[in-house]
Amino acid sequence: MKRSRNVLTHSDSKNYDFASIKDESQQQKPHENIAQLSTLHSSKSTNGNSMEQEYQPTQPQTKKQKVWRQGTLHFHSVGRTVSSHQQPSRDSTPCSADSPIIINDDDECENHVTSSSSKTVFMKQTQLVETFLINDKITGTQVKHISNFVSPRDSKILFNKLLEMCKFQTKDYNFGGKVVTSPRKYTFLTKESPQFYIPELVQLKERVEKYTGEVFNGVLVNRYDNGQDSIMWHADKEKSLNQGCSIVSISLGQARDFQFRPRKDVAVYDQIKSMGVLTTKLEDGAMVIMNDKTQLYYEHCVPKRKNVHGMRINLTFRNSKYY
Ligand SMILES: O=C(O)CCC(=O)C(=O)O
Ligand SMILES: [Fe+2]
Repeated sequence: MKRSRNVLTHSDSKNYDFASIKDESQQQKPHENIAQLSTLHSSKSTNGNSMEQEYQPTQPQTKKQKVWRQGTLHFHSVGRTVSSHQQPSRDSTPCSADSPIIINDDDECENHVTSSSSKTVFMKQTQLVETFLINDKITGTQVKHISNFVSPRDSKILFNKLLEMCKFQTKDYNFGGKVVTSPRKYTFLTKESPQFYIPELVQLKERVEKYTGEVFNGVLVNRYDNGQDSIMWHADKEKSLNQGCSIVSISLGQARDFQFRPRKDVAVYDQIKSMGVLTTKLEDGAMVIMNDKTQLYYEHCVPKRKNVHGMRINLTFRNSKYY
């Protein structure tokens, strides 16, 4: 089987470390700004509801940003591309080094138009690169990663709006007879929640829906204040979720490791266990699409990390029977 660094199939070796690939987003360092802001927020209020230290995006919509976006293409040039003006294929084949996926997302064009006369000059295509994290033919599991789905500027704006407007809480649950408090804060937004209609969130949901061709009626917002916050190994297999739907994750702020491993309780475990633990890094603006099979055969987590200090907000778009 043909293998590339960005492709992981069930037969790939253990502890595949996606983060070891050159990370050009470090050059831009949007995370540092958010991380600093996040530290301020987290030390100031328990629910992060503060306007005083709101981050003001300073990055202009200049050529520089465009160059940086193009830089991500280089970073992912070992991936697979989807050609211009196409929705990504719903039945994508395994990616390979000679066929990277590049998606031109025209949605953002208008955001970068500075005046009507310069429209054609500034009209640009935002190129998104889609990479398989898991493409498992045995179970039909597909997990795709798209970097920079949300621009650094839009990420900061939404990050601040969510911090300001959401009421984050922890949850106590029973773990082996002991009451344990969730090591992160979260809120679940449905169409009954005013925050569901934050304009930037509505726009993001629409973009996610357009990209995936699916609809989502709820969004779980997880807030990880620093590297001590985490989510343990789990699969999102709630009965309330509509079957056949993907779960789409969007990362804002501090980059965090994200891990997958095959579930031990499935009949095909012996056939997929060689994957071991897959570790990838979810950067600011990244999207991960987990198809429906993912939750049936794999589990995932965000592990604690000692040297991580900034705040991350993660959105998972879901489709529930009850909303
Ligand atoms: O924070 C993340 O990236 C994952 C969140 C998650 O797995 C969940 O909310 O079920
Ligand atoms: Fe999850």
